[in-house]
Amino acid sequence: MHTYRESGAAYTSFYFSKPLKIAVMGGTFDPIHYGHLVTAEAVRHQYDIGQVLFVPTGHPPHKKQSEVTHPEDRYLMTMLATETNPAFYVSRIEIERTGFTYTVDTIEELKGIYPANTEIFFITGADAFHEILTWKNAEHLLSSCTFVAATRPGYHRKELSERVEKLGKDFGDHLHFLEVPALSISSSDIRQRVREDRPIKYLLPESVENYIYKHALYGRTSAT
Ligand SMILES: Nc1ncnc2c1ncn2[C@@H]1O[C@H](COP(=O)(O)OP(=O)(O)OP(=O)(O)O)[C@@H](O)[C@H]1O
Ligand SMILES: O=C(O)c1ccc[n+]([C@@H]2O[C@H](COP(=O)([O-])O)[C@@H](O)[C@H]2O)c1
Repeated sequence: MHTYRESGAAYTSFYFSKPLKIAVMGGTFDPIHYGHLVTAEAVRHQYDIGQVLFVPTGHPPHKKQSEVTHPEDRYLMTMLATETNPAFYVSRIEIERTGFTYTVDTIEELKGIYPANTEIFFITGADAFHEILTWKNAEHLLSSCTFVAATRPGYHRKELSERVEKLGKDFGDHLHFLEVPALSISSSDIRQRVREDRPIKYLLPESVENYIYKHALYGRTSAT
């Protein structure tokens, strides 16, 4: 299903007169919610991005695999959530990789798939951006693509913009700060709500909500 929206490999056979800009929205997406979608759309619009590639994590080094929902479920929920936006695509690049999955490897792999003149943006929310220097080969990663640090409720806007400015001095001007619509939504809160039989409606697309209950992902088969 939806194979037409999987990754960007098809682009290798086309000639682009104008350089392509793609944005990578990496995440555990357990589950994907409107905070992710609103952020990705804000970045797409702000930087005139042709394609936003959602990349569900495979086996991220910072999370216990037993505590994360199966990658195929997270992938399918991401497909469902993005299907109404023609600029949104989903990639299996990380869930098919064996071993730990690191962003630096994902960016390198994507550079091999897309035309050489493609500009790659990587989207992070404030929490992820604050941790970025702990990521594998962070210095190389920060110079190998354009980073967008998006605001997120619970994280100081000023602190984030100052951090972007400071890292920008060290790693060049391809780091951006972007204010996005503030949605106080998190995957962990959604999981907790399902466990406690509280509503998740309007926090995420209905198709994803239905998938969660149908597959009893967080312990329940229906909302009461
Ligand atoms: N509401 C939000 N607004 C802006 N960015 C967000 C929001 N939720 C998540 N993000 C960003 O999306 C990316 C993927 O996030 P992730 O899949 O871990 O979701 P999460 O809601 O943070 O999950 P959890 O609550 O389990 O930690 C990260 O860069 C994160 O900062
Ligand atoms: O490459 C790394 O070392 C690394 C360490 C932590 C997080 N990341 C990436 O950051 C993105 C957001 O992660 P998370 O845990 O907030 O869903 C996701 O694409 C992860 O693969 C990457």
